[in-house]
Amino acid sequence: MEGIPEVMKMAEIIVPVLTPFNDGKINIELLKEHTSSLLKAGVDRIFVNGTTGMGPALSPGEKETNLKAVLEVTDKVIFQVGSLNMGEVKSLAREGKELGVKTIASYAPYYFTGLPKSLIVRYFKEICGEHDEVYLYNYPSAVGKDVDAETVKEIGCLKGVKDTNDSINHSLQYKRVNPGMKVFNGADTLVMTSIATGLDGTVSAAANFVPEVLVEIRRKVSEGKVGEAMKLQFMVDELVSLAKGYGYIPSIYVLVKGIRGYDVGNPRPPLFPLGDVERKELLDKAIKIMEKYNKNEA
Ligand SMILES: O=C(O)C(=O)C[C@@H](O)[C@H](O)COP(=O)(O)O
Repeated sequence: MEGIPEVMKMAEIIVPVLTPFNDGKINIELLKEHTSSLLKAGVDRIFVNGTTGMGPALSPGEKETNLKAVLEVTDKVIFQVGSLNMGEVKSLAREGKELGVKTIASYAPYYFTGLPKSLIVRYFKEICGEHDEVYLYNYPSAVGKDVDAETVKEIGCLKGVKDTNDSINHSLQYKRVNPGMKVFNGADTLVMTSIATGLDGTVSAAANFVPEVLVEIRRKVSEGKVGEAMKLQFMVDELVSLAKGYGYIPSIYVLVKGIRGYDVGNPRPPLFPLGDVERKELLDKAIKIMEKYNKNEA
């Protein structure tokens, strides 16, 4: 196995890219501009139609629209295809293959509780039948079920997992039980820890608004400058905690415009955009947090 610094240097920063809407319709140009900006900032791959991208609220056509827009900018894409319609899931998986997408992903069937493990196993095996590189997007608190390391072993065909989990140990179990599998953690608060523990990287919504900071965390960790990496992580933690107070996904649109300086449209109801007063309040507080850390006052 490569030396620890090498493993950390290779850790990927993957962004679950937001979906820019104007008047309820996807603004393709804004999505392309945002994608391009994040790649320039050092993000390694774009996770399309994730949670932050409002994936569960998108039609199959809109999921395709997002994919095609991002493919105009880069092929470094993970195409999330999950939905509660197996036919649509398989059709999107085939579409991804036809468009040359290297990796697709899916969350488990959500909302329906009490599903036997055999049904979850079958769901992912059916997707694997349509594409040769399928990742699990494991998000127990949103999906209502945990597709754990042993279940992934039983599924047998998954090549990676994005585990949105506050427990880094939960993510590490995928590595223990399924050697060779790519494992990423999806919690914004575990960017540094994910890289430092030898996971394959992070999938962080915060990469939409502070991509350079996440790239810097990776650099500091790989150079052994843990204290400096920790400070940057704490700044991200405070920004994320602040944003969650206003509604995380709608706040991300405001933070991208306020911090990165370009428009990314709005979220689509029922994720209602922030009002003018909230937008100003959020941005004022976010700038103060960043200034505090940049002046080393933290
Ligand atoms: O948006 C996506 O697809 C992600 O990976 C990140 C996502 O798992 C989400 O930001 C996690 O938020 P919480 O930790 O559940 O607040």
